[in-house]
Amino acid sequence: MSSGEAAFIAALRGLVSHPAARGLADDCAVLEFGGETLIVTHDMMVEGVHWLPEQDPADVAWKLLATNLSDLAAKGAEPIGVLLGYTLTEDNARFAAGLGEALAHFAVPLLGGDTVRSPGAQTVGLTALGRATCKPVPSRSSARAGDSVWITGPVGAAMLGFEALSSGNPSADTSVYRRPVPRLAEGRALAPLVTAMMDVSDGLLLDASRLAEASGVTLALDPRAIPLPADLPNERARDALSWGDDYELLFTLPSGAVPPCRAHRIGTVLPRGDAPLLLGEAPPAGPLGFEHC
Ligand SMILES: Nc1ncnc2c1ncn2[C@@H]1O[C@H](COP(=O)(O)OP(=O)(O)O)[C@@H](O)[C@H]1O
Ligand SMILES: Cc1ncc(C[n+]2csc(CCOP(=O)(O)OP(=O)(O)O)c2C)c(N)n1
Ligand SMILES: [Mg+2]
Repeated sequence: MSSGEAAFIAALRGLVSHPAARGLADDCAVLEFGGETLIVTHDMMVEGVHWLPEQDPADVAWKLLATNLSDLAAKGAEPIGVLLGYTLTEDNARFAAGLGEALAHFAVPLLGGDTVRSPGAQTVGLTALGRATCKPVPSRSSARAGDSVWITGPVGAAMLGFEALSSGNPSADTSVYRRPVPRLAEGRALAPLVTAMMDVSDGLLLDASRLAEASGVTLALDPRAIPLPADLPNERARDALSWGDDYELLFTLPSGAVPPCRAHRIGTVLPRGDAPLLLGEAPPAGPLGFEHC
């Protein structure tokens, strides 16, 4: 098997037959169970890969919970509870304090987990359980030609926050990078209306091309319509589309439908052409987003 995230997940797809797995091509598993529809997701974070070693562990805990809740938001789900996988360090108290703050903020109960010691970089993981609030549960695979493409907010603020933290700029607002806010209310409001929905974690261009591939369509994005942070330098506009860590919701609506929450129309769904994604007139050049390789 070739190395890298995409190749490994492709190999895992050969092991998957349960419909709840959605072919490992969605943000969450969608499990019919006891008359309910459970929404289940698990995301991990690693020191040096997902956060800087000098960051406050309280912010790491917040981000771990928020990024998992963002996957629930993309399915319009209401959180039920979470399980934590934790590697011990020198400062476990700050992590616990930050987790407590985030659990209270999002009103989500901690249900259990596991704790280990490890000789390597700290790794943390979280499983989030949710309940579907509408059926069908939105997927990445139901966008149709003629739909409009929308996003709930700007991309690129986390990149600026990361760069400010890395360069030790004390006056910059780094909160979007350190403490993202999952779009739970927006996801619930949008779920009955969207034709497809996902959250944007790996970069708008990569995640939009994944939605296009899952739906068998081409997404044509208008670069001038994509919302960017007010303080983004012009020359960083292309980087903002592919850096990632944005945690906004990307969704498609039938032509003419209006979203019930703040959102920006950024493009149109076309019948599938040669490429899954157009940025302006052509497929985007350069990196589309973040991948573990
Ligand atoms: N180690 C793994 N085992 C099983 N499924 C996995 C694994 N890694 C990723 N997946 C699945 O592959 C799909 C894509 O994963 P990913 O890109 O991480 O999604 P997301 O950005 O929503 O977290 C998801 O359905 C996820 O559940
Ligand atoms: C220290 C540090 N370096 C680089 C990044 C950039 N980065 C790392 S992972 C990632 C994307 C999200 O991570 P992933 O594990 O792919 O989450 P998933 O898509 O599975 O939710 C980004 C933008 C970062 N967040 N922190
Ligand atoms: Mg993931």
